Amino acid sequence: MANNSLFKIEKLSKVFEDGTKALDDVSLTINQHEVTIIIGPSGSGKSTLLRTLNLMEYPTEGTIEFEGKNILNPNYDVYEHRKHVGMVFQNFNLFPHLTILENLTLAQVDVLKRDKSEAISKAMTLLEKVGLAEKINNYPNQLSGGQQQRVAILRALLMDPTAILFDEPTSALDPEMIKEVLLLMKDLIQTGITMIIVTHEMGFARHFADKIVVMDKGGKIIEEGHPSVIFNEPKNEKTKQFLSNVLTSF
Ligand SMILES: Nc1ncnc2c1ncn2[C@@H]1O[C@H](COP(=O)(O)OP(=O)(O)OP(=O)(O)O)[C@@H](O)[C@H]1O
Repeated sequence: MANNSLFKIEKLSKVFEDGTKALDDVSLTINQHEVTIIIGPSGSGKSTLLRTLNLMEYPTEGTIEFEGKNILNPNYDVYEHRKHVGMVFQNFNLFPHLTILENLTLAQVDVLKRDKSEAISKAMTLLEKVGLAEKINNYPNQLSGGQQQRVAILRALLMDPTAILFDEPTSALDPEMIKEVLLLMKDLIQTGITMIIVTHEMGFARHFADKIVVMDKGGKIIEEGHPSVIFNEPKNEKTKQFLSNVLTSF
């Protein structure tokens, strides 16, 4: 495809009010229908970069285009943008006072203006697929972390987004829960939705990424490329060090 870029990020920097530089001159193209996985040591700016893509953070310098539009323009509709770019958080962020079904229908009805019956039917179809249909009247704290995260992923998916951002979606989970969430994410890949994922799950990154982006301290991208290159023949010394640390840490 000639031009299949979804996000075009150029020369992005972010300095927080306390002077911390979280992003330093980051340029990156994120292609449609691809899985882009951002890896790197703690504090290297991975979450900050992800959060700029749905405008939860604003960079101090640089440009971000989404579908060719400048999303940093003060007139750009952030609310509309977030309909197209969903987010899955480390701590699930389900509404604790709403049932699972209500969590899955609220935004469909309020934001997308779907009929309630259609919203319920779409939610039920997905819940059945992931084996959680019997939980519809439960509250989030009555589900395991892995179940909550799967519901959170379905909630993002039910908005029919163009892209979903995942911010360390398995980091808060016990090991046996991680697999069920990764399996659902693997299923999503088959749908062709654009996914941008910050994760420490190197096995998942190696197998399912179309592109790996490696960040390092100071908020710089030090290397990017196909996992076969990044994992087998990384060029940057710091990428080598990072991978040897994480791959031999257990
Ligand atoms: N709101 C904030 N105010 C000040 N500094 C911040 C803020 N948010 C993040 N930082 C700092 O910015 C840097 C990048 O943080 P970020 O969370 O993006 O890194 P990360 O690579 O996602 O880390 P981790 O893997 O530990 O989640 C860190 O030094 C962090 O302490």
